[in-house]
Amino acid sequence: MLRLNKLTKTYKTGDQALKAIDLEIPEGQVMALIGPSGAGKSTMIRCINRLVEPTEGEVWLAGTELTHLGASALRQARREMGMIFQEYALVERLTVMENVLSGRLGYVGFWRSFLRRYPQSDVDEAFRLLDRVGLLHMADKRADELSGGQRQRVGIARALIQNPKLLLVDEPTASLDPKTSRQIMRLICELCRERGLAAIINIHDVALAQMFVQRVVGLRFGAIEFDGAPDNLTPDVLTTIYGEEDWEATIEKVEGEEDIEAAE
Ligand SMILES: Nc1ncnc2c1ncn2[C@@H]1O[C@H](COP(=O)(O)OP(=O)(O)OP(=O)(O)O)[C@@H](O)[C@H]1O
Repeated sequence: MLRLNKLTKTYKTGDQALKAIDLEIPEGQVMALIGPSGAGKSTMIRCINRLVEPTEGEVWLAGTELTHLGASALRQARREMGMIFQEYALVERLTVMENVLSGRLGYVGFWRSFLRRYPQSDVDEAFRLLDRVGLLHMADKRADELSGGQRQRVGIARALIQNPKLLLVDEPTASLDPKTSRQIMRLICELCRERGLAAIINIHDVALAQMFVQRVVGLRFGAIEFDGAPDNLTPDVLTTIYGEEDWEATIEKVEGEEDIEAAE
């Protein structure tokens, strides 16, 4: 579904953010990307949809190689990739509904969306998605009236209305409290399962990643240090990814969180 071949990014400053990354993600797989600050996680996510231009290497998405596409072909390819950001990136003065519908921009064209003339089928789908993410009753609220968790739900609905094959998720829980973080991660993972979507989730919270995903990839200095099931993230492995730390505490936290989940 997604394949990275020797994906490399060297910034103008000389920072080697990605060093010839090889990675394959099959259809429907949800993968968490972990690693210390500066490891290259955001760069990887942004090189996949070319918000950052890779220096070398290839990005294959469902049979199309993306790094050499011209502007119009790239716009079309980007429809296949839903993006969910940490900072929600909503248009503050627009309503929840309008923000969700803006996810159709790649399909309906700028003027039609500017004039807010979306096809009825898009409006129907937006209502369905708002219902699914638990925000139907807030469709007419302005984005700037929402809480962090609600804003993230709008971001999720907006990414899904694009009908993507792949979700690129950059630190979805970084500004949320622990309980809301769990709810948002659970929602993203459930929706991926329901829709057979693949996802890459850049996430700082290792315990949260372990709770919800099937596969974890650990980056360090722009290279893959670990690629496997969450259960195999032992303290030794975490030390190779992050350096020396007391990882027992992190792993215990996962067990503790599961107890909380069960009690909820
Ligand atoms: N626009 C840029 N110009 C120059 N160097 C950059 C730029 N963006 C990132 N870098 C460098 O590339 C490396 C990887 O950064 P990146 O933001 O991808 O890491 P990250 O793992 O996402 O970190 P964090 O978890 O802190 O967001 C770092 O050394 C960083 O300083």
